[in-house]
Amino acid sequence: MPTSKHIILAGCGNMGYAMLEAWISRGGIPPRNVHVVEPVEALRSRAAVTGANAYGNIDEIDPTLQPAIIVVAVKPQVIAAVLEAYRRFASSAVFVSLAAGVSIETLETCLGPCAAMRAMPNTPASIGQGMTVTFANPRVGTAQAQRAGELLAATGEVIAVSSEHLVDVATAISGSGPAYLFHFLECLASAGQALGLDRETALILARQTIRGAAEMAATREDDPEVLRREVTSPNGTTAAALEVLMGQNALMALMRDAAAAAYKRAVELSRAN
Ligand SMILES: NC(=O)C1=CN([C@@H]2O[C@H](COP(=O)(O)OP(=O)(O)OC[C@H]3O[C@@H](n4cnc5c(N)ncnc54)[C@H](O)[C@@H]3O)[C@@H](O)[C@H]2O)C=CC1
Ligand SMILES: O=C(O)[C@@H]1CCC=N1
Repeated sequence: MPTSKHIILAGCGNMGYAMLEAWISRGGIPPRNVHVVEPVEALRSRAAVTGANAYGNIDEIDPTLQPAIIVVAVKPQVIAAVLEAYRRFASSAVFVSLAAGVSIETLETCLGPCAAMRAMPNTPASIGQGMTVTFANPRVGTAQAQRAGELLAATGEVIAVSSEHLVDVATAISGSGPAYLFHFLECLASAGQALGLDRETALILARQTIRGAAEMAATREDDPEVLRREVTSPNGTTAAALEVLMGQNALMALMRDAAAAAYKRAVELSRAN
């Protein structure tokens, strides 16, 4: 039997659509091989614009379709109810769940014994700059892992971890991380406004600063501390600001508390779902 090239994407909200965009625009995945299931009509139409097949319900898909990969991008709170209708694919497809805090054990409880992977992506996936962390159960075969890995690689970097709880840690760092950066952008722009810039100019300055600094951090191999020191003249302006941010480890402590709260929530979700 030829290997199926078909992919089902269950859920095409923020994260599902980010993945879909990357697969089609950067991953060389023919849209006709992607089958999106999304109950919200507006989101379904958005998905259909990419050329992918779009359905409101899994039962609308050709019953003879044998997908190789099923990417599950629905909220953790509904995943158990949603997966009920996907049990029929459990013996042949590999399931890749993006749901925060939903364990492999829960996926297997919903689907029965199956090849199951957790993947924790982030929204920069939509522009091919994502970070995805994966963990697979032993039923995922080498070829399945490779195909799923290729699919995820279309969205950016992919790292496999050897212990499942590290997916929850990754959720708190890279999964939620873009929101931390967007909030930092809001804060920096707001500080500019407080000092007299108009909002538009403050946002331009903050956005391009974050973009340039992120690009430098990504392209130079130096430790971030080296990059920070290059900006910091002795007794200068940066030193004055860093005394506020780094005094008593202020930002470090805040960031650790924030990430710990996200991790705790992932663990709570894993107990609730
Ligand atoms: N948004 C993010 O940055 C990230 C989200 N995730 C995970 O991705 C998953 C989706 O999150 P978002 O995209 O943010 O949520 P979302 O609410 O934007 O998307 C979920 C989509 O699932 C759809 N849906 C509901 N029932 C369905 C069904 N029976 N069949 C197919 N689709 C159905 C909803 O209509 C909705 O469009 C969550 O489990 C989340 O933990 C993971 C990493 C990052
Ligand atoms: O906020 C959430 O629960 C999801 C998981 C990581 C990013 N968004």
